[in-house]
Amino acid sequence: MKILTAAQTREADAYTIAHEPISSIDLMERAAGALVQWIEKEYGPEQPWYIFCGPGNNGGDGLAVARLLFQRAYDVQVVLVTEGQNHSPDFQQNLNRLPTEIPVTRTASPDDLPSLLSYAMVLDGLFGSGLSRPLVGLHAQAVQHINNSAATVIAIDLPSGLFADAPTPTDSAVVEADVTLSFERPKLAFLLPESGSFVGKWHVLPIGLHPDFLNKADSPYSLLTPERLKEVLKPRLKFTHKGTYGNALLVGGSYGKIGAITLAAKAALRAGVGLLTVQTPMVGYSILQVAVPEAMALSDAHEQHITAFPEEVNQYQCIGIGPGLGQAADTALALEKLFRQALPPLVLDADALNLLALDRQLLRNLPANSILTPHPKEFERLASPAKHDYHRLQLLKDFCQEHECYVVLKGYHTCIGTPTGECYFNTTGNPGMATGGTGDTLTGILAGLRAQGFSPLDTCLVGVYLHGLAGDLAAEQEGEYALIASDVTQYLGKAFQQLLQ
Ligand SMILES: NC(=O)C1=CN([C@@H]2O[C@H](COP(=O)(O)OP(=O)(O)OC[C@H]3O[C@@H](n4cnc5c(N)ncnc54)[C@H](O)[C@@H]3O)[C@@H](O)[C@H]2O)[C@@H](O)CC1
Ligand SMILES: [K+]
Repeated sequence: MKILTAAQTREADAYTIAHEPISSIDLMERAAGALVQWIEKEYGPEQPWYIFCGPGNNGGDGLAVARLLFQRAYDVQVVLVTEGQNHSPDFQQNLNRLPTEIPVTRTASPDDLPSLLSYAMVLDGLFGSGLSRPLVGLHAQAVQHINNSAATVIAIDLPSGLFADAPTPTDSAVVEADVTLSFERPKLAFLLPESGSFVGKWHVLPIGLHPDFLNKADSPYSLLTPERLKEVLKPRLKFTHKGTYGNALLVGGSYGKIGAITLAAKAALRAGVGLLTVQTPMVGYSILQVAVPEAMALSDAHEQHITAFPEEVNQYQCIGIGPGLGQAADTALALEKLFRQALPPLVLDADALNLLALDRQLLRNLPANSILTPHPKEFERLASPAKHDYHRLQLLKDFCQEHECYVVLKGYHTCIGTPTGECYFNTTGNPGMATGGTGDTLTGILAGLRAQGFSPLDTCLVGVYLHGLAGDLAAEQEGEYALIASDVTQYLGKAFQQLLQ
């Protein structure tokens, strides 16, 4: 699902109005209808609803919702914060249509703002995708008033004051929403940590924008949906054997960090790889044989860290390197030697990335189509420090293009960058997964899938989605606090089943 900019959303609205028998005011009515349908499903008419409206079409949506909720016997009041501003035509029409029984507060100063009880509901229709500058003055005071209350806040389209697809200036007041109901597509701002925290839980409400425009819209950003993955992940076929599903090699672990490579190994197996070999330093050999009997173990000559890769690397369909690897000088040399050979596909994580960051020549020799799985700090060591989230996205696109690689930038909405400059945002996963070891399981899953012959892009899309989904299924049982990386691996089977259904 493509993510559109605010400008593209406006074009989509205009295109729909031009190509369908629907007027702008009727499209607004459709949007309001979708909002009311969602509200009716979630909230009964018991609480008082305060509907804050700004001067544009976001406010127009708010007014239309006020009328529709009133018709359904909800207790609604409208708070207009439009002093001295021109109303958009559709706003004005909805203001004219507002039943006279609905109380309307026209805010001229902060003193006019109604007090909001803790059980009140606030619908934020101050500003939407038409926001063009920071919110200050009375608008900012209205936003602070909402934020200072304990009321439940539902934002229409996006929280007022938040820029949809550019950094929000720090001097702009922004509504802190509990829920955001976005039309047709989520905004890029929802998916990035600095802005996403204002959005609360977000839902996308389809309002029938023209599919031709949506399909043709040019955007580097997409949301990862299960529909796309169902085309890629197929049931296993009859008459296949372990040779059909690839042979993966995992290399990593060091004294005190054999657990990391063990977690990766278990996850690779649960991702369905046919055969798995794991190379650890000597200290890991017995541990691995006991902990993961399904894997074949290789021992490095060194007791505590990796100093060489196996000779015959081309017998493997993928090599995953990094979990628990450490950054010893001879490990770096081994990596450098490895990169001088023709290699099967690579998945690089953790200290393999840190070693790349320390040696720019090594990074320049990175084999094309490698998959890298950094968290933001590791990524910044590889690329350069980011000034803000949007800058980091640009760095991600540039890095993937320059090094012809796939980068899985880990986070709440993990973002997969491709050599052709696309970015795919994941929607599965939860804060319970923010603990040590879950990255190692992801490396194992990716190496396991890549060895089975999935393309690097499909490996990233399927692997990242399944990893998060397994975490979500695990959290349903264990809760987020108690969730550990092994739980993710344990629920991987259920995640596969859900995706294959
Ligand atoms: N037909 C359509 O175009 C549809 C639009 N929809 C709604 O319309 C919204 C977009 O409407 P608009 O484009 O009218 O934009 P907004 O309602 O977001 O606001 C635009 C107005 O606010 C003013 N403004 C912008 N930034 C300001 C600031 N910082 N301080 C004070 N005033 C500021 C502008 O001058 C303009 O008057 C969407 O977010 C959505 O809620 C929906 O009804 C779906 C259909
Ligand atoms: K809003």
